[in-house]
Amino acid sequence: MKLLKSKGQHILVDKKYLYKIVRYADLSYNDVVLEVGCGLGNLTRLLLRSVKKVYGIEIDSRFCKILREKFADEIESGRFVLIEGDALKVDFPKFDKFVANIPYQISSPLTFKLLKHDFKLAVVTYQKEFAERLVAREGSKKYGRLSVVAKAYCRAEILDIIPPKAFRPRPKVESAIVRIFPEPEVVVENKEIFEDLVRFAFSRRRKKFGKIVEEWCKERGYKAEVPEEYRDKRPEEIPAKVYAKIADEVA
Ligand SMILES: C[S@@+](CC[C@H](N)C(=O)[O-])C[C@H]1O[C@@H](n2cnc3c(N)ncnc32)[C@H](O)[C@@H]1O
Repeated sequence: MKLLKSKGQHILVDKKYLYKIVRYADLSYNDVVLEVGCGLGNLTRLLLRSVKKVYGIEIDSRFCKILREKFADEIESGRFVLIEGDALKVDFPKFDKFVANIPYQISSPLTFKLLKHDFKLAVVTYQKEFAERLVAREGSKKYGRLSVVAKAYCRAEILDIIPPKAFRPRPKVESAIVRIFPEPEVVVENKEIFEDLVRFAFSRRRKKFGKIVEEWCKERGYKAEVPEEYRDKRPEEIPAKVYAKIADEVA
């Protein structure tokens, strides 16, 4: 079968990492797991050994056919429910834990879709670069819009790096296993205004934060004060809690 790069079809074949992903998810039998991108079912099989129910979403009908054959008994008993479709378009079922080795090209929209759901824990394999941006803190080279916005929804940590040789075919990049807790690091009253400010600031990276907020307020008809210590800093030096405070001030 020809695997499609455009659909991120890199199969994780090194069992060591599959076991790690499952271990990090701290599964108990009563958990209901959602897996996006089941592929050939390597991770699905381990999940089905650990929990009472797994929902899988897979876009490729060729994989779906194989999955239906491989897991015929689990489908029959209702322990595995396969949803054929695009994870960005189909409604997510109710689940406790999200465990997936996702297609990297949909990392951002899929993560924000996930974060709008109610769940206990997620263990997700991302491209390492994306994972580093997701968990980055102010002052770090990787800190940007994604890092700030994510902190209004969750706490995330990188647990392991997976080398390209663990996959077939090998991707060009390293991957990272990330654990996500749905506990916001910063509390934001109005996420829409917060995200607008963050977007506005990071599209003016070379300007000072004081000027950026002044411009933003002028364009939107808001009033806000930037604390003195942050006025001369650049967007990538501003902690998420400062973005949150300014957004809440105008909300
Ligand atoms: C990185 S592979 C992971 C395969 C397998 N779970 C593993 O651990 O090796 C990503 C999988 O996501 C599927 N996929 C790609 N885009 C998708 C989408 N929008 N919705 C659902 N599945 C998608 C691909 O067909 C592929 O099976």
